[in-house]
Amino acid sequence: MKIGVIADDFTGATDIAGFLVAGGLTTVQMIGVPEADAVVEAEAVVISLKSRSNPAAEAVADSLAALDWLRARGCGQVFQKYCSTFDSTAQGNIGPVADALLAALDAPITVICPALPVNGRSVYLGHLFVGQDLLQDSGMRDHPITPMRDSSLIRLMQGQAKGRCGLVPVAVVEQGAEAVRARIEALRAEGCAYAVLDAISDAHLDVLGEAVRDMALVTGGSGLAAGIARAISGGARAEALAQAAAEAGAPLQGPGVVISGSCSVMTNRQVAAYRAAAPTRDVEVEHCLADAEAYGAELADWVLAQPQDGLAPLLTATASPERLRGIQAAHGSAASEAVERVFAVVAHRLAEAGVTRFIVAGGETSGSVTQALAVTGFAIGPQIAPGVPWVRAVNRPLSLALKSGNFGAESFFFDCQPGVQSKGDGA
Ligand SMILES: Nc1ncnc2c1ncn2[C@@H]1O[C@H](COP(=O)(O)OP(=O)(O)O)[C@@H](O)[C@H]1O
Ligand SMILES: O=C(O)[C@@H](O)C(=O)COP(=O)(O)O
Repeated sequence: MKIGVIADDFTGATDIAGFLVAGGLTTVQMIGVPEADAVVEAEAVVISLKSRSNPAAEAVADSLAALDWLRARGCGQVFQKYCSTFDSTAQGNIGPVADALLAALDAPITVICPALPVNGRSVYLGHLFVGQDLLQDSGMRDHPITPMRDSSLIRLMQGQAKGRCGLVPVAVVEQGAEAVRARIEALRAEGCAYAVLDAISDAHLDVLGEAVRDMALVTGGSGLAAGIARAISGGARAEALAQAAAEAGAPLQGPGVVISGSCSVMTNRQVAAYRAAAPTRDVEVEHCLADAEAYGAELADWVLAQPQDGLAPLLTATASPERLRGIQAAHGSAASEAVERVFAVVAHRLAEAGVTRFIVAGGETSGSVTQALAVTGFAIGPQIAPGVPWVRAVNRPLSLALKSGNFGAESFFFDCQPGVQSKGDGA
């Protein structure tokens, strides 16, 4: 195995798995740390954890268990995958996990690179941008669980991790892989354990991928993974792998459902566009808090009662920032947990009733749904949008599209169902 990825949520894991395939590496995604005797044949293995919002000690323990599994298989490089918007709670666990992985691997330094230019995430002089906005001015400042109010990766990392953090600025990246390696080595000599990598284009990611392909530990988003995969594969088999993915992971036929638990700016737009065309039911937080089991059963029955021949029905808890603020003032974090519990009940019941396609918006939401479906791993399929491939469960006939909150175009839920007519189309 060339690369072993430890991903802190499920959409993040499918995101990086899709980019590794696109970069030319055979890739398998596993749900949780696999059994010790699990046999997995691939150049890259992605272990999906649900640790992003967990206390640091738990995230560290889960990540070290994943590391043990990967190392037992002779994994060449370990990749700590976190969000391209560096999602972390106030007590942030990205730093503690990186500290623990560095120590366990006995590595002197690693890199911090959340850049994903194809989806508008760029790092310039150590500051993370989302589109034209600094992270702290983007929709991420209102995230229900991990609001991001600082854009300086150096400050964020030094706030969370034990090690000092330096910068490889874009001017060095522009000089090529050798200059990047020299700068990282200089930072190590100065006593830094972390080097933030600037990147504002795919060309920068190719330079960085070449520069860090032999490091024991790297950390970041799927952009860096794509750069490393291209550096390793030389891009030679990318087309053949894309073809294989299209065959192995293409969505199954059968009834589908859309489950939206993300409150991101883009998901709000996607839900607004889709609800105008497809059967839609709003998920009420008060009912989630009152009785998740009974309410989940009611919502599942509603989905099953919708026509099967049009656009898949939508269940949505997606809220605007203003509504979310009101809900959180009234119920705190219990609200988000209750919504996740209800979606887990819904997903379990729908799969038992024969639903085969689950289109899910939101990382935590995708984690709850996937765990409720008792999936052990995924074959990676074709990309619906950058960072969102179809994936097919290896142990059950189920197809999933796990969409990160901010990914996909406004038409994303339609893009998952090409050729299906909406209720107003006279179908
Ligand atoms: N109306 C709501 N009120 C409170 N919490 C909500 C509501 N809708 C969704 N949530 C919660 O917000 C969180 C969204 O996180 P996530 O699913 O990771 O989305 P994203 O990918 O946008 O980060 C989930 O825990 C979800 O249960
Ligand atoms: O890197 C990214 O942006 C995504 O892969 C990701 O981590 C998704 O997280 P959510 O936005 O919470 O779905």
